[in-house]
Amino acid sequence: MQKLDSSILKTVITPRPQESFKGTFGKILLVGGNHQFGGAIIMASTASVYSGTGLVTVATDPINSSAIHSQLPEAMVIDFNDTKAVAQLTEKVDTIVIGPGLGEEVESKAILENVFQHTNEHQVVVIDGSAITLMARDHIAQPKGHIIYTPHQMEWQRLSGIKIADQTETVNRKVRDELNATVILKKHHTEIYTDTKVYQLPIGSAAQAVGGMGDTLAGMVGGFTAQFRKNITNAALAATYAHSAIADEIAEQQYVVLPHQISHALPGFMKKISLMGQNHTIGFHN
Ligand SMILES: NC(=O)C1=CN([C@@H]2O[C@H](COP(=O)(O)OP(=O)(O)OC[C@H]3O[C@@H](n4cnc5c(N)ncnc54)[C@H](O)[C@@H]3O)[C@@H](O)[C@H]2O)[C@@H](O)CC1
Ligand SMILES: Nc1ncnc2c1ncn2[C@@H]1O[C@H](COP(=O)(O)OP(=O)(O)O)[C@@H](O)[C@H]1O
Ligand SMILES: [Mg+2]
Repeated sequence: MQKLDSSILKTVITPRPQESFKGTFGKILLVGGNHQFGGAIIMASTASVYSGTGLVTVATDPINSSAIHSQLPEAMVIDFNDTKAVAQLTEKVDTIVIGPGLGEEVESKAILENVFQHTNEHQVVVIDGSAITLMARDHIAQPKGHIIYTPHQMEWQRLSGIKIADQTETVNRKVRDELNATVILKKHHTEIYTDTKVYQLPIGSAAQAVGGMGDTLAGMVGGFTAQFRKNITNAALAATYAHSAIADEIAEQQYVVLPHQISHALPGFMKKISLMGQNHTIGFHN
């Protein structure tokens, strides 16, 4: 297992081309947020908008619409039960993030199946939270696309069948190979299983043990893969590194880090990194 280091950031986060418009920076659809877990999809969408995704749409329970509009006017909103609208949009975007706060109800499963039926091999599909649990529980087949799973250890146990105590590099890798997907196995010192390598995240802390922290990571992985499409694996690695690097900076002054604070710090952090790649002298540790 290789340690992931900060050099991944400047490999991925480079200055934006001036000859560009919002379409240059990707389109994303985030699916989740039932009547109970609206906060999860708000946190994921916030991470995606603040990552710099060109166009962000949220498919969610309509009960969350006004909260999303008031918190995040940059995002568009559709009803996740509108099968046709969700199917049409799924086909059009670069990246789909599904699962934060989706829930495990009958309607959650129908929404998941509708989305999975309409993805294609050119898209990135980030599968998180309830979507992983539903796939495992109901034996739902993996959709088409470049698949990135973002399970915590219990979600990985459900999906892979490997008990948490037995989740070693060798067995995790074997299941990753069967899935042919990227797996971001979240824990203290998260592990990332790609098609060729296994990385360990050497940063991050218990200040991040707060509900919504993973929803935020899913939104960032979505935002980075929609925007930095040259190398999808590197984009996912950079998102994972940036998530904890920002958290570590905040944790120097705070006992706990709130997930939305990571999102709000993202534009400033990304600016700093993009200047670094141009040999400017700035202070950044790690
Ligand atoms: N504000 C919100 O709306 C929030 C919504 N959430 C959503 O709630 C749904 C359920 O997700 P949960 O993860 O809460 O529940 P889960 O039931 O999927 O997982 C929690 C269980 O896993 C166990 N576990 C073992 N190792 C773990 C690890 N390393 N990290 C986390 N749990 C571990 C816990 O002890 C617990 O029994 C998801 O859709 C999620 O996105 C959560 O993100 C919390 C915040
Ligand atoms: N003790 C810890 N040290 C480092 N990172 C942690 C710690 N606890 C949680 N995290 C990080 O917080 C996130 C938690 O994800 P998840 O359990 O899916 O949260 P949620 O579903 O509530 O959003 C992961 O990125 C995980 O690595
Ligand atoms: Mg989660």
